Amino acid sequence: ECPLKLSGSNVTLAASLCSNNDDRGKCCRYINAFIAVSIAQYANSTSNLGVPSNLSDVCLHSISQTLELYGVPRNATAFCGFGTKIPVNYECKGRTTVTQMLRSPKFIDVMENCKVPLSEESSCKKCLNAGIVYLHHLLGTEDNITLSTCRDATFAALASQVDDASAIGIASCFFQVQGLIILPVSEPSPSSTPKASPSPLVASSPSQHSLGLPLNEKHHSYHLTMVPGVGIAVTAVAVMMLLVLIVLIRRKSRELLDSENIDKKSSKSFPSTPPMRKFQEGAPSMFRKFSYKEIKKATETFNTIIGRGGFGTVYKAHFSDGLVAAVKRMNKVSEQGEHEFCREIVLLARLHHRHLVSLRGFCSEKHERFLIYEYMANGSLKDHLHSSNRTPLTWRTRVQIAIDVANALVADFGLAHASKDGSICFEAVNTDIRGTPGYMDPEYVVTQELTEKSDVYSYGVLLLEIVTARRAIQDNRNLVEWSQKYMASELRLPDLVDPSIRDSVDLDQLQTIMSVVRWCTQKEGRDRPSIKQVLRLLYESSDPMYSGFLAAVDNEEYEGTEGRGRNSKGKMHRNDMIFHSGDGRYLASSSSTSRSYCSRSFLLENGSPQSPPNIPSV
Ligand SMILES: Nc1ncnc2c1ncn2[C@@H]1O[C@H](COP(=O)(O)OP(=O)(O)OP(=O)(O)O)[C@@H](O)[C@H]1O
Repeated sequence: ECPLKLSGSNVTLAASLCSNNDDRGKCCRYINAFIAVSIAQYANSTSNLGVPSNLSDVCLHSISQTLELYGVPRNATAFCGFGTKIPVNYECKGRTTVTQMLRSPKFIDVMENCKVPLSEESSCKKCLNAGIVYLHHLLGTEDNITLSTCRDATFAALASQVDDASAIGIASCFFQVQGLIILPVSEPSPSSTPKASPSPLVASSPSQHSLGLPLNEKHHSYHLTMVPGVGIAVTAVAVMMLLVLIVLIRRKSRELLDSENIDKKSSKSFPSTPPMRKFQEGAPSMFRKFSYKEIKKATETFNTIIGRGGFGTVYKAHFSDGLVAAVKRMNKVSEQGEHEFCREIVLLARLHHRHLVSLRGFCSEKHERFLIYEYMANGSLKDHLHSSNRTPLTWRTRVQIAIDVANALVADFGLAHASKDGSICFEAVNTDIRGTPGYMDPEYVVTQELTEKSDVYSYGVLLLEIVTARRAIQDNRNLVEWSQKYMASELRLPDLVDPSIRDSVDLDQLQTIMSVVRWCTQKEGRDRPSIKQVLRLLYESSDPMYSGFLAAVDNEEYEGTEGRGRNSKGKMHRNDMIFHSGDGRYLASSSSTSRSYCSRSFLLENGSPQSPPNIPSV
């Protein structure tokens, strides 16, 4: 039986955050905080920093079940690193008890500075400041898993010494989360909606909520107090959902019908194309075949050039139906067979993401090939990186773009298909598609197979471009090779950064990003991370918890710092920071996707939802 209790935890709040991709970091912090508070309570009575190892699995299982019961999606426990990053045993550098933590050097400073109330930003910062100094002293440059476990152990030791309300106050500061608990409600109101209804954990006596109890036992009292009105409400909701489902099914059937019609038309001109039935997933009416005549007219007989790329000239086009698009006229048509062109379209047309420019259609007539893309008035990422007449992108924006692009890659399951056992797997694409030089996976050259790890390689190159503002191939040199000498030494990393923003770069994030670059551009695909692993590292480096700690040390004069770790600008020298290890192999493995490299653009659009202004610390 698991002795940890989640009594009073506002799991419903966490559940709503966890269902939103943009709130993943916050979701994990809430889950981490709930568990840390329960461990602090357990430490209060046993002095142990977490459950014994023989109960570890039992607790992880019970907690995941409970979280799931209250609406936390199952994948949240995976992306939060439940069990690794969020353990139920906080053994920190051999310290397994509260007493050992309390006795460690400088812990006294943490206790002094973390007295509640910590609701004021400055007092919380002081507490975090003391925490980072303590951890820095204790760990030196340990990997981030050790850092996070020891941070949690610090919290548990601290919170085990105070009452429950104070423990919540410290947790809010430590994990940067608000509203961790909900007040007990004596009688659940039948009129509440299912989401807003009081958590069973709260509605019944907290003491009944040992996670080791069978779930049905736990909710017994709750069920008894439910009035029949809830049954009526549930039936009404079920009927409404059924109606919505019918409408959705009808809409989907119409979409499929439309898409098949388009396929039929397309297959007339492309007899040997691969199956195109799934072309329009997500946006069927947006993708179509254009005629040469239409394109000629829309581009004023090819007089509206907006740029030139590796694959051809790009024109701005105004179509008679009001569509404004960027038309890419492909060079060297003869080198790419019709079949390959169609393959590429199949791949590209299936990519739909708010951070990827979408393909609106294609044309293959008169020995010419065109791809018609959504027009982005603010130009492409490359335009922003390489045009001297634009304001350089700030470091914060660059990190955000890196996260957005990684998110787009994770979200796209273009070539994923369900295998016989029902799990998702990814097929390698054996194809003659040529990628943009500089981005191509070196393994592809040998194997002629594009895999999800080829995407990861290209992503690594893109990250390098974002950091350096250099092109993938510049001065006849491949960017990955060019960067090697800088990546060999941590001290030289800042020399890689675009000179126009070098002074404002966040060294900790730079360190993380370059670790990601190194990992993504490994020669062999199997040595590279998945995009999800990349995303986690990037999220971690933008996690306010980590950066909160660093900022606290950065901005505050703290007596215990012994004058260490500051450079002339008052920032910590990166060698004195607690860095990520750069090797995220311990992170849960996941899959990404395989796809063509041609003609993909990551574009920027001011005011679009892609860069939420409230993303912290990036
Ligand atoms: N969808 C678009 N909307 C607006 N402008 C675009 C669009 N696509 C391309 N452009 C413009 O055309 C230029 C060339 O684009 P293109 O994608 O062909 O080459 P590129 O970005 O240099 O990449 P590559 O190395 O793949 O050739 C871009 O720099 C940009 O200014």
